[in-house]
Order: sequence, then structure tokens, then C-alpha cells
Amino acid sequence: MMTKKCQLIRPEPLTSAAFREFGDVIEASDSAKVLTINQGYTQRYHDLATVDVSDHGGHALINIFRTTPLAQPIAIKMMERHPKGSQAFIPLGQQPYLVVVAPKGDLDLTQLRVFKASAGQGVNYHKGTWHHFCLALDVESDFLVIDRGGPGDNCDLVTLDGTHLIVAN
Ligand SMILES: NC(=O)N[C@@H](O)C(=O)O
Ligand code: NI
Repeated sequence: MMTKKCQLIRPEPLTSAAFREFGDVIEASDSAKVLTINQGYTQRYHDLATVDVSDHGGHALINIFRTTPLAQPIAIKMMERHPKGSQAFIPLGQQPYLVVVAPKGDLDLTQLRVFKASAGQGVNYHKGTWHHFCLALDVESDFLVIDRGGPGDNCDLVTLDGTHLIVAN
């Protein structure tokens, strides 16, 4: 019986530039537009990501995902996409986490990317971006999740053979 060779993927640091084709990175970065508000007591990092949830009568949902880490090395056994809306994950704790994505369109695993996000970084998957479900690292982690509610199916899911393994740094 033929056994398929495993491919080890080492996560890369998450940056806005590297993530651009997949979505937005949500962080209080030097490149953000910053407004001083509230009598000078608040710095508003303005308009960091595009919430795209209105297709087909959709509306925004604000959720909390409490996610248990998978055993390492993490095998990528699924990818999904949301054809009708964006999906944002903002960590509520201080724990880094993993982000696994591939470009929109037909799923092409040669274009698979794995990012290690820091606690100060959120991600917003654009509509149709392929991604793995929320991946905590080491400890149970909470994420604020902003995505689409509404009519119609909004999740295309593909099962994979698990030969792509994430070697966490
Ligand atoms: N299923 C669900 O609500 N979550 C996934 O879409 C995910 O990306 O974690
Ligand atoms: Ni999703």
C-alpha cells in the first residue's frame, strides 16, 4: 500500500504584507490610521479590517470561540472557506496562535501558508479565503470572532489526508 510522504511546514511570522492576499491583520501597528479621541485619552486605530457580511441578506455576528489546542505536530486534515462573508479572529488572551490559509478559488495546497500570530494580532479572512478552523497553541484560548449570520450555506469544507504537518517553532 502506497503511503504518502509527509510535508513539514514551519510557521512564518504574521505580517500585513504577507497576509494581504488572504485578508487583513488587525493590530495597533505604526502603519495604522490613528485618531486621538475621548479628550485625548484614547488612541483609535481606525478601520483596520473589512467586515463583509451583507451578501444574500447577511448580518454581523459577534461571538467568542473558546478553542482547545490540537496535539502537536498538528496535521492539516481540513480546510474551509466562507463564500458569503468575511471572518475575523481577535485573541482575547496573551497566547500566540496559528493561522493556516490558502488563496481563494480552487483549493491549491501548493499555496498553503502557515502563520504564527502573536497575541496582539487578529486576522480577518476575506470572503472565500481557504483556512483551517481556529487553531489555539499550547493552552485553551478565547477569540472574539466577527463573521456572517444569515440565510444560505456559508461554509465549504474539504477533508485532507493529514500529510501536511505543522512544525510549531
Ligand atoms: N465553524 C465556525 O464557526 N468556525 C470556523 O469557521 C472557523 O474558521 O473556526
Ligand atoms: Ni471559518
